[in-house]
Amino acid sequence: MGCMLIEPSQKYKPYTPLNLVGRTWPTKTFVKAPIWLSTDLRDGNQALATPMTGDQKLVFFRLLVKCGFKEIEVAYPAASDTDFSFVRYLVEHDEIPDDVWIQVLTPAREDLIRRTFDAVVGAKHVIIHMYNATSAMFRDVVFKNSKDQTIDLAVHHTNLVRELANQYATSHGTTFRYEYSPETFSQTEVDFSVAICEGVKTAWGKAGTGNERIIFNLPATVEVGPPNHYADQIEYFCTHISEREKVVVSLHPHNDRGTGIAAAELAVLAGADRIEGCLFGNGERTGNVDIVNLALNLYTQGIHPHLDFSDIQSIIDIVTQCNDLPVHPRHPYAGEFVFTAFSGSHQDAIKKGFEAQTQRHARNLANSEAQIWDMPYLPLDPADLGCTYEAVIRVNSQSGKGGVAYLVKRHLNLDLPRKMQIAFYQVIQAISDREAREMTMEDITSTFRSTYHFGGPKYEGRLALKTFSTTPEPASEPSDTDEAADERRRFDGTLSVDGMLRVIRGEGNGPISALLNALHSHLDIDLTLREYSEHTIGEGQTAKAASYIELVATTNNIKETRSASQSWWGVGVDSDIAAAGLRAVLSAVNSAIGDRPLPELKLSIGFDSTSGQADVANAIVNSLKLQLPRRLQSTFFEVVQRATRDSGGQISYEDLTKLFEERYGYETTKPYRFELQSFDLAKSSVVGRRQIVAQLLVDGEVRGVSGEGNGPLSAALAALHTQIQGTLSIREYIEHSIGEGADVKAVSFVELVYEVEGRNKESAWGVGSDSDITLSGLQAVMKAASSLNVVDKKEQT
Ligand SMILES: CC(=O)SCCNC(=O)CCNC(=O)[C@H](O)C(C)(C)COP(=O)(O)OP(=O)(O)OC[C@H]1O[C@@H](n2cnc3c(N)ncnc32)[C@H](O)[C@@H]1OP(=O)(O)O
Ligand SMILES: CC(C)C(=O)C(=O)O
Repeated sequence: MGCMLIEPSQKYKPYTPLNLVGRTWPTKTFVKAPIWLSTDLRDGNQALATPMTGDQKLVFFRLLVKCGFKEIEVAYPAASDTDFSFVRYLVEHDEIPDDVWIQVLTPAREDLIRRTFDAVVGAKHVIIHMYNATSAMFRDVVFKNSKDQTIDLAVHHTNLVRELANQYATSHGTTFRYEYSPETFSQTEVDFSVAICEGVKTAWGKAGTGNERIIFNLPATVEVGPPNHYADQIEYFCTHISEREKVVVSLHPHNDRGTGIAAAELAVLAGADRIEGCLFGNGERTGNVDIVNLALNLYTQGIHPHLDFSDIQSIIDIVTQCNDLPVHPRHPYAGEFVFTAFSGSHQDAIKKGFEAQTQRHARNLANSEAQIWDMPYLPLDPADLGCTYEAVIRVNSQSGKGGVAYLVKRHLNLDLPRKMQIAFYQVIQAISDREAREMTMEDITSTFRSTYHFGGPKYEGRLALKTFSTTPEPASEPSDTDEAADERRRFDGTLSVDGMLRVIRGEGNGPISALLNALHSHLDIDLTLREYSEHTIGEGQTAKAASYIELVATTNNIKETRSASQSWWGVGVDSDIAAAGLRAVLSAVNSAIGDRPLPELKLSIGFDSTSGQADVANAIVNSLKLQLPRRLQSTFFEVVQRATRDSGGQISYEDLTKLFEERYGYETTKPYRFELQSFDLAKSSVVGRRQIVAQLLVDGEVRGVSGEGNGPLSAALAALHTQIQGTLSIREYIEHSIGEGADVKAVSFVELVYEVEGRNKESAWGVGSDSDITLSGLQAVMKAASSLNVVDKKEQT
């Protein structure tokens, strides 16, 4: 364990502030992007436990070019063969675009300077970067040099750089620029830094304007002072160096105090022209200044950085692979969590912010104004960096209703009313708290679906709407005023109740109250509507209605109904607005009834007063010996319920049998719309297929038809298709035999589905019987087709 001092001043000395009179940087603002130099392949690389391979450097170099860097420090060529060869590769394989300057670093040592020039032979644009440390500690301890000797070292080697640059320019046509770094600048007496740079500038002797400017790179090799001090040092240098117009003042901040970004920004205000740094702040110790961070700071001030980070994730991927270092989840602009709010009040503000911004932008667009991004907690639009809004809100136990509602809206297109937001949030919060985990998008949508029985058969509750109609029900009391009488509505529908089809009917002021009335009278569910709202989803032909309903237990007192503490919310979506409302009612009802047993159906067949679906099926077995397929049992039961209801709740066995025979055409003599007069079946020329040639009676008219299919029934459908619009297909086909010996006959049950453009799908059953099994099947097809609203082709013309 360490021991932090009670009196750290006994060990550490503070920086010495610069007495800079009339400093100007504090009142300046950013006006343009600086020149950027990426030193990822040099300072970043030299700080890695395992420096990059040549291949990795190449991938990284290409990325930097793609991002728009025009100055890239590619290597310390004298350091290693990998670095040297990499530079050669870039030159020899024409990897360096004409508008990009490669930069190479060398110490002030003759052998290493010569090796550095060897590395860049043949390159078009090269910045030779030479450095030597200048601070008192380095002068005294590392180099054991006086100030004059330190200047000499720099000047002497600058002379060599100039000579070699001239020589290589002549021999290879390379354009050279020169960068000199008084390493440890921020710890060096600032006058001495100016003096050494003056010496270097004179020795270089070629400083001009534009691309001929000499670059003085002033590093905070180790960040030991606050950013304002660095800014003072830079402003001092900028105002004291001679021929300022011939000098590019460059920054090279490190981040030891965690203020590298601030230091760079203040130093730019203090007059610097250029910044050296690395993507995501890689580099020695705590890293070089992060160029992505700096560039995007500028961008969010409305200044284009001239670097492109539009696909930030792919940049992160490449950089992390090459550096073998992660990007911290909280890293500005790039971390996994930086566009994410988990906490409720942040999410609420973001949700409201998005809504307000959408409206504001619509107004801006109409007025040809800029659509300024102005969002709570999000300084940058994630979309600009190629990020989606998926991660903007993530939900855990710290989240609130706003965040959950935002996600429901984004992913299910449902704009929940405020009170329903609260209700659903409590469901999510409870799960997240209990399970101590983040709720994924999948968790939230599936919890929503199961809570509200929303989203298809998988989530269906105990009660589900199958079919319905609402019809006007005139008020019973005739009105003696001139005003039109209030029109009441009748709901007539089929629900699936615990898996069985139940036919219910009710009346009310509108479809919703009529359904509530039906639920009360048939299923003993006594609920009252407390709140209703709706909105549309989408536009045009595909638009749908979303309805939200809050139900409470019915009381005799309206006040109590309004203030009831327990309520159930429901949601329904449908292209038909009435259906959306009815679905929403059932969604809420499903929550309200929970597991409570529902009253049995009061339907009397013969003398059995509470007959159900199985009793009806048994009755048909007994009377006609027919084993109905399961789905036909349920469809027929629906038919029976309607008939029974219309005859006061009772039906005799005899009537029940008749109802079946007529409904499905079983052994009746009644004429049908489609009848088979005669047919011939033959093998088709295609192996395994059958062909039918038949005389059909369609609406009493004889038509000769033919068709081909995999079997007799599909061939018959093909033949029918020659006469009708749309398509018929078989959903279910089942057969069994009745009787024994010579009396045996086949019974066929066929369910057909009919689809025609502009109409909802329809389906119907038909039952056929004959001693010939093929004919029995064909009859069943004709009877089912006759029960559908099939459109004759002739109707078209
Ligand atoms: C702040 C920075 O990031 S500076 C860049 C740092 N990057 C690197 O060092 C990576 C590449 N470096 C290397 O590969 C090696 O250090 C080399 C090839 C440059 C030199 O290696 P070596 O010859 O073995 O020397 P070594 O690494 O020990 O360097 C120290 C020597 O260089 C001298 N030296 C250090 N910096 C400089 C400089 N900028 N100019 C001249 N001499 C220097 C030291 O005084 C010391 O000299 P001495 O041997 O007479 O005491
Ligand atoms: C070589 C110099 C510029 C350097 O890397 C530093 O001082 O950090």
